[in-house]
Amino acid sequence: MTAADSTPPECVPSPHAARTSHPAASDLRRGADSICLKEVTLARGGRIVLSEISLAIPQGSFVGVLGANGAGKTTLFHALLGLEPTMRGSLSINGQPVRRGNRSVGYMPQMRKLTGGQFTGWSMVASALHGQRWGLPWYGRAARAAVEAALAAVDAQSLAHRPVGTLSGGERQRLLLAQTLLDNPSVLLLDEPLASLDPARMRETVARIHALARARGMTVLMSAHDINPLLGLMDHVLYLARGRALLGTVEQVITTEALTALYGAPVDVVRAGGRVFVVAEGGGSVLQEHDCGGCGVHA
Ligand SMILES: Nc1ncnc2c1ncn2[C@@H]1O[C@H](COP(=O)(O)OP(=O)(O)OP(=O)(O)O)[C@@H](O)[C@H]1O
Repeated sequence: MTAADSTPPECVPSPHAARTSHPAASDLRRGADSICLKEVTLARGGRIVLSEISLAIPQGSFVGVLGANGAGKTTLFHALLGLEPTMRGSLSINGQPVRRGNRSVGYMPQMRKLTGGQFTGWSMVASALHGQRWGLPWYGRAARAAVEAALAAVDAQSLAHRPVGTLSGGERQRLLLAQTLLDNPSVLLLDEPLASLDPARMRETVARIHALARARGMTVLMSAHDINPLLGLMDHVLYLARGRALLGTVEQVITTEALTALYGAPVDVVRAGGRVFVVAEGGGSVLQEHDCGGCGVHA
C-alpha cells in the first residue's frame, strides 16, 4: 500500500474468504486485503462525493478515516455496507462484493440518538441482534451468550442492569461498541465513535477498540475529526478531501506536502507537544468539526 491514490491496487484476496459468507477474522489470512476499492465513484444527492478511488486495506489494519465535514466519510461507510450504490467501480470486503446485511461487518453509525433510555444496558445490546429492536421479551441461549460475550469484550458487564438513560456518554459508547461485536465481525466501521467524549475518554476508547481489534484480527475503519487520539495506534490514515483519498501511514499522509497536494491549496501540518495540527492558510483548522473560535486547530 502506498500514499498514492492514482494506481488501482491489486487486491490480495484471502484464500479462506470464499468458503463462507461470514468468515471470522481469525479465519482470514493476515496479509490479505480486507477492503478493496477499484476506481470507485460515489455520489449523494446527484453530486459526486468521492471520485475514482482505488485502495486496498490489509486484513487486521487499524485505519483512521479523516476529512472535513462533508468529505465523504459516512458515504464511504454506507457504500461498504451496501447501503449506497456506486456510480462506478467496485468495492469488496474479504474478497466478496459488498452487500447489505453482511454480518462480517460491524457498524456503529454517527449521530446515535438515545431512545428507550429506561431499558437496561443488556437490552440495548441485545436489541441489535439480527435487526431486533428494543425490549423483545425472550432470547435463546445462543443469543444470550452472544450478548454476554459482547458485554465482556468491552468490559461492560457492570452496565448490563443499569438503565441506559442513567449512563454517561462513555458508558453508552461501550454498549454501542458491544452491539457491533455481536456477530463476531471481521471488519468494524465506526463513524465518529469519539464524538462528544472528553480527551481522556477518547484515548481510552481508541485503546479499547485497538486492543479488541488486535486480539481478534479485525480490520477497523474509524472516522474522526481529531487525529490526535489515534496517534500511535493507527496503522494507516485514510484522508478524504475534494473527492479524493490518500491512504498511507501517518508519516506518509500527514505532511504539509501530501495534504497541500490533496487539498490543492496550502495546508500546514504542525507538530507540537506530541500533537498534530493541520492548519489551512489563514490559520483555521482544516478538520475541526465545530466552529469554536480560539479553541484549537487540531487535525
Ligand atoms: N441524504 C443525502 N442527500 C444528499 N446529499 C447528502 C446526503 N447525505 C450526505 N450528503 C452529502 O454528501 C456529502 C458527503 O457527506 P458525508 O456525510 O459522507 O460526509 P462526512 O465526511 O461523513 O461528513 P461529517 O464529518 O460532517 O459527518 C456532503 O456534501 C453531504 O452534504
